[in-house]
Parts: sequence; C-alpha cells; structure tokens
Amino acid sequence: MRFPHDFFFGAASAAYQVEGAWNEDGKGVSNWDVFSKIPGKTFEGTNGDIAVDHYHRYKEDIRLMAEMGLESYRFSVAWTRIIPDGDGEINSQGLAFYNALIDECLHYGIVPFVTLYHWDLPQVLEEAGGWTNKRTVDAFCKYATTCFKAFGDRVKHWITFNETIVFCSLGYLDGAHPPGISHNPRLYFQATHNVFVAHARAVQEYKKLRQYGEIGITHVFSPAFPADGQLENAQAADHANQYSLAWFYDPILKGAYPDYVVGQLKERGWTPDWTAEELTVLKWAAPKNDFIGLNYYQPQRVIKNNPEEEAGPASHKVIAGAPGKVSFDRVYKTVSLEDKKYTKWGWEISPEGLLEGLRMLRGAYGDIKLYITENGLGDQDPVENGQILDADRVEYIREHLKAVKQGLREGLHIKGYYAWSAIDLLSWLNGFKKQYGFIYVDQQNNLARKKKLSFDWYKQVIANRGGEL
Ligand SMILES: C[C@@]1(C(=O)O)OC[C@H]2O[C@@H](O)[C@H](O)[C@@H](O)[C@H]2O1
Repeated sequence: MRFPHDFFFGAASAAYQVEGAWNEDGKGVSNWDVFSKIPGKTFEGTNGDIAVDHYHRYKEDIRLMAEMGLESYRFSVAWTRIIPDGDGEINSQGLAFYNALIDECLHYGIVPFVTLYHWDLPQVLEEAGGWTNKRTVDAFCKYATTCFKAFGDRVKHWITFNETIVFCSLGYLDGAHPPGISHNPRLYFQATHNVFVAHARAVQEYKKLRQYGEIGITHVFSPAFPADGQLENAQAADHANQYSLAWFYDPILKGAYPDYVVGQLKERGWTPDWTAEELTVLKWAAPKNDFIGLNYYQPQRVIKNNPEEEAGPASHKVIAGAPGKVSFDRVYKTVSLEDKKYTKWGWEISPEGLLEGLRMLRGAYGDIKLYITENGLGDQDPVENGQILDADRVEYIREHLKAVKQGLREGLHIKGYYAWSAIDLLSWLNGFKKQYGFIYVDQQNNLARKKKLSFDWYKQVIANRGGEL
C-alpha cells in the first residue's frame, strides 16, 4: 500500500532553533534571546544567536529539501521579526524575509506549513507577564492577522501554537524555559487558558479573511499508559491523560474544559480567571478547527506516585523529557520499563504507542483531520569517513511511518507526516549535541551542510510514496 497522493511527506523546524540573525534587519528581542544568555539555563551556554544560520542560508537549505523531494516544509515565523516589540509597529524587513522564504519553497513546489508561535515571545510582552497577561492574547491576534494578510495568498496551512504544554509547564512549573518560574500551577493554568483563547480568536480572524486555507494547533501527543495491570496505576494513567491530554485537546476540539480537571482546579484555587466571553469564543472556534497537529515522540508509562516519598529536583535529562518525572501535583510519575527500547536521551522508542494512542484519540474526539507535525530521533549521529550514518534514525522513522500507514488502513484521517527535523538545529535544552536532521550541519566547519544516510532514504520513501514500508 502506498500513502495517499494527498498525504504530505514533510519535515519541520522552528525559527529560534535554525535562523540565527537574532538582532538583524529590525528583529526585536525575544524571551529566548534573553533567557538563553542567563548562565546555567541552556546546555553548555548554547543559544540561537547564530543557530544554523538559516536566515542567510535558507536558499541552500530549501534547495536541499527539494533535492530530497520534500513535499512540505513546516517552519515557524519569529514574532519579533514581524512586530519587534510584540504589539507595536510592523517591521517590513521581517515580512520581506518570510515572503522570500515562502517564495523559495513555492519555487520548488514545496508546500509551506507555517507555525505562528514556536516559543519565542517578544521580550517586551514576557516582561509584562507573558502568557499570564491578556495583553499577550490581544498582541498575538494582531501578529497572527498581520501574517495572514502578508502571507495568506501563498500559505494555506497554519498552526497557531506549538506544544502549549511544553512552553507553559517548563515556563511556570519547572522553571526551565522563560519566564523561568517554578511550581506555580495557578500561573500555569492561567497561561494555558490564555493561549487557547488566543488560538480561538486567531481562528476567528482567519475565517473572517476567507483565504480558504486551513488552520489548527499542534499539541504534544504523549498518551499515558499504566506501567502494569494494577488498578491504582490505571487510575494514575487516567489522571495523567486528563491533565496532559484532555486539558489541552478538549478546549480546542470540544470547546470546553474537562470537568475532571475543572473540578480539581476549583478545589485547589487554580481556576483561571476566564470570562464568559472567552469561554464562548472557545466554543465557537472548536468546530472551525481544520485539523489537530500531533507531536509524537514517545508515550508516558505511568504509576501512582507515593506523595510521602520526597522527590528530589528532577535531573536535566528528566526535565528534557526522559521518564522518571513526578507530576506537578505529585499524583503520578513516569517510569521506564525493562522490555522497552530507549534513545540515548532516555526517550522510549514506541511506534506501537503512537498507533494505540491514535486509536484512543479517535475514541475521544472522533474522526478529526490529523497531521503528525513532529516525530524523529534525537541522537548523536555516527560519522564514519566523513559520512553521517544515521541508520538508527532511518529505523526510527521507518517504524513510525509504518504505524501511520496502519492507522490509515484503520481509517484514521492522517494527512501528513513531518519529521523533526529537516536540518540539524539548536535543541532548547540540549544545544547542538542532540541531532534530529536529515541534513547534517558541521559545527566545526562553518556550519557546512551535508546529506545524511537518512536524507537519501527519505528521498526514496517519498519517491515511492512509502510503498515499500
Ligand atoms: C525537547 C525537544 C528536544 O530537543 O528533544 O523535543 C523534541 C522537539 O520538540 C520540538 O517541539 C522542539 O521545538 C524541538 O526543539 C525538540 O525539542
């Protein structure tokens, strides 16, 4: 079986992680431009000042993507290039860069799939409270509408936010992302609610413009499963899915928050200060979402946590996504299992977890249009005689594409797969050590680009539309 002709074989990136040129052509300062320079916040003090210089080398990079036969390139727009101080004047040089990037994609017939927010908030807004301040919601709507009007004649696929759970939990619970606040559930839930309202209002603005493209949101998709058959662990997994899935997917797809979480937030004084008008716009937008983007890397294996057991501070590896994390409310924790395979960063390799999770998602939300907007292997790629032999990445992506194909056989409405990442790039918490790309970037040789083993493999997969998988 070949993948359908209208299925996108794509790859992804994010502005802060690839572009560099952090202070060029009128770009404003972002929260990551500031946070990454606070000693100890990033891996070995790495930052996105240069990243992999995609801002200046995008023509070479897009040409390589075209050589691979890439059908769609998912990238994010840096808000601070478009509106440098967040909600003030528009920067024409910022518009010019993304117009050129979009036109370069279209020159090769590569469909641009644009993420409006991939974690890099204008610092002016961060300093005013970031996503806990409703000013940021209004500012996002202005920014999004500016992008729709500037690029919407050629961009027909829009993602509002990437992984709300990550930038809000790392920002307000773990302190590992801007604004670096720890253990503040009230701000965490407030920030997530404001993001969902911003999403819903952006959907409203987009639909008003009648550009006849599609708009959605990308969430982490990390379904929780009990580590064993014990009832308490099944209950812990249900709790995990309520807080890490339902809280994020329900307001987008159902237009209302899950009662289970709402009830507990009320008991604990963490209820966001939502208004009737905001809840109405969530309800309005739910049926207007054209798709949901899923970033799948691994499932969560969950056991009930013993709240009396003193949990020391999570290690960097755990903060960066490895099992062993106690939930913010100390109800459950994630564990690794003897019979599973793991990456060098301790992330479980589980294509079956993707398929099982997709079935669960259909049960909860029905037949919604899905894109796998991120999936890939973070690794330290082996280099032999100058060749980058990332056979493990080939294996990882092959097995996950086979799971997607099985999902299609079962009638799941999956319309594309975007490997993370098109090109090696800066990892927020792992610097340049954790590689994801089909294209290698030589940090020791002027960021020279080189095709990896997986580049040629993915080229074949696309050419054969996955028929041989
Ligand atoms: C934490 C980490 C990683 O570096 O492994 O997860 C996978 C991937 O998720 C993306 O949304 C981030 O933008 C990208 O940088 C990656 O971030």
